[in-house]
Amino acid sequence: MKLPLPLTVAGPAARVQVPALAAAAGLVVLRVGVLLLRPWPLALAVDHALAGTPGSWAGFDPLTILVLAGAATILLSAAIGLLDMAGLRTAEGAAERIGASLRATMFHQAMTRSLRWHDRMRSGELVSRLTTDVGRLLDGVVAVATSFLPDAVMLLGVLGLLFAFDPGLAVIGLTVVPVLAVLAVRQRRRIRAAQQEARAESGRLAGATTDLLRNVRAVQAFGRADRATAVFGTRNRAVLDVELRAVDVDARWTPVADIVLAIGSALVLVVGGRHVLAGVLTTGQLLVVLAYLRDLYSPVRGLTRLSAVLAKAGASASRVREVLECDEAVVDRVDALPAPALRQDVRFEEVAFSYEAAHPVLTDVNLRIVAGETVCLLGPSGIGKSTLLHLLLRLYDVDAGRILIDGVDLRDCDQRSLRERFAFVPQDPWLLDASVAENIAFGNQHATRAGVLAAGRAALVDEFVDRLPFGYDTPLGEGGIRLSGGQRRRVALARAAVSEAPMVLLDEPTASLDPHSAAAVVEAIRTTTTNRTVLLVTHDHDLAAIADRVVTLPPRQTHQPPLTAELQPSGRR
Ligand SMILES: Nc1ncnc2c1ncn2[C@@H]1O[C@H](COP(=O)(O)OP(=O)(O)OP(=O)(O)O)[C@@H](O)[C@H]1O
Repeated sequence: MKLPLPLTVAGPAARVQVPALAAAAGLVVLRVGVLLLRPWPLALAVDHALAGTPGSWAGFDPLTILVLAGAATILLSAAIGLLDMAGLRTAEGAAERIGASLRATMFHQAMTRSLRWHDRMRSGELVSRLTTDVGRLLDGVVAVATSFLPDAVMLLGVLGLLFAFDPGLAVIGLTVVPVLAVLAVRQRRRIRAAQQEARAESGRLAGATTDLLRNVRAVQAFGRADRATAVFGTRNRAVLDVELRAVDVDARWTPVADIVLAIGSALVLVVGGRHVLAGVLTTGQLLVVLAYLRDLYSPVRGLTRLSAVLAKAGASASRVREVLECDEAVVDRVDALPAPALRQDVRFEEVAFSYEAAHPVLTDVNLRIVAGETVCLLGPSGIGKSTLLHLLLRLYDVDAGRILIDGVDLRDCDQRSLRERFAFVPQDPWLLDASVAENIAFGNQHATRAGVLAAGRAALVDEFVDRLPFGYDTPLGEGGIRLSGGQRRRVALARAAVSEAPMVLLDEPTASLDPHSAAAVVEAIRTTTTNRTVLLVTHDHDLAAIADRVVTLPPRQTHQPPLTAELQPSGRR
């Protein structure tokens, strides 16, 4: 049998929670058993205390029977309520644990997917899948645990009792069930389609919102708050429209189900009433049949509602599955070896790469950097300088050619050890919402406090850190917002300084800095890169002067020529 999609997707995370889910289902089944006893006190009161033959039940007088029936009603209702609470609490608790485990797996998956995938998937969209979609998927898991089995048991129990009690009335009451089943299947398809559309639109809203919030400074600086609000408004309205349509599809179902079920009850009332008038059935027995019928319809309605919840959860489950099953990652070979220590050289051989198939960025790139050498890459904007650094870090795999470190292809190296060979200072310093010290320590997982402070000194972080309220322990805010551009760069350089990597990759470390800050950063680079191999991307000729060799990437022609042009070496710093 094919499991519903939400269960398939939650499956691996749900495995350890199976006992808890089974316990929840058991509690709810028990509740169903008690529920089946509920009509009997009423029948007892009607048939033995109010009408017919008072005092005929176990020798009790009518008042005692009424009190006993009342007490039984209270006890049964209390037991139903308590079992309900225990079942729901167990199921919801298990679902929350499944949710936490699913989110953790999805997050790890996202952290290890290739950047090509991240280039397509907006971060807001991913957050929406991690939070809202996981939540909706869990609604489906809870509904199956607390609804499917109990409703099925209840349905079979009530059916058995009804047939034992009055087969004729049972058949009449059941005629509406197939009609309802056909309608429910049609409804399920509609709900699923509406929910898929709604979830996709919500994901787009989350993506646009994250983008706008992240760029709030640009929005305000350009006086574009109205435009940003309008962009948000368009997306927001689109979500509202599809959500309203989805609500409409869902809500329209309730009266349809109620009317079909009421027709069943009305038929039984008319036919059963005639049986009572003819003296074939007592009034109490007719009430029991009607109560059972209501109890029969409750699981029928429950199962059709479950189908709707599963349809909603299914729309979210496919979005969660897309993340969980994505295999777009830069993967290690089974026989991958630790990356060499970089004692000889790094070589790019006939390297070709493109982010998008039709737009080659690099073709036939050849470059050799000897260990201990500082090489500066110059070239027009957009020519592919940063891309070369990304390829060296193996953030992307080359499309053709190869990159070698001490003669070993990067693709034969284990990624973790490979990345330990490089200290990367990106164009945008990528600071975390953490303290200065924690941001520096990010560069080396074994960094000690003393090592962090020494790196801060080398990268001239000391020059400004004393002015921060808690020195090295000052939180920097999202993206390091509490620091100036030059200060952020120096923290990023301190990361490279604390790292023990033999090669430093610097991507425009002095871009957009004033002459004083740029000079400070150049000084910090000199100190932090001593005795290391350096590949430096810059447009800054002062910074280029510290290199042993400058390599210029020529402007791209229709067919890009190989990267071989090398300018005259400048003096060693
Ligand atoms: N993630 C990406 N997806 C698609 N195209 C990209 C991506 N990153 C860069 N590109 C494209 O690749 C080309 C090379 O970009 P890259 O950042 O390597 O240039 P660069 O030489 O470092 O430029 P700059 O000097 O302006 O920093 C550019 O044309 C850019 O549009």
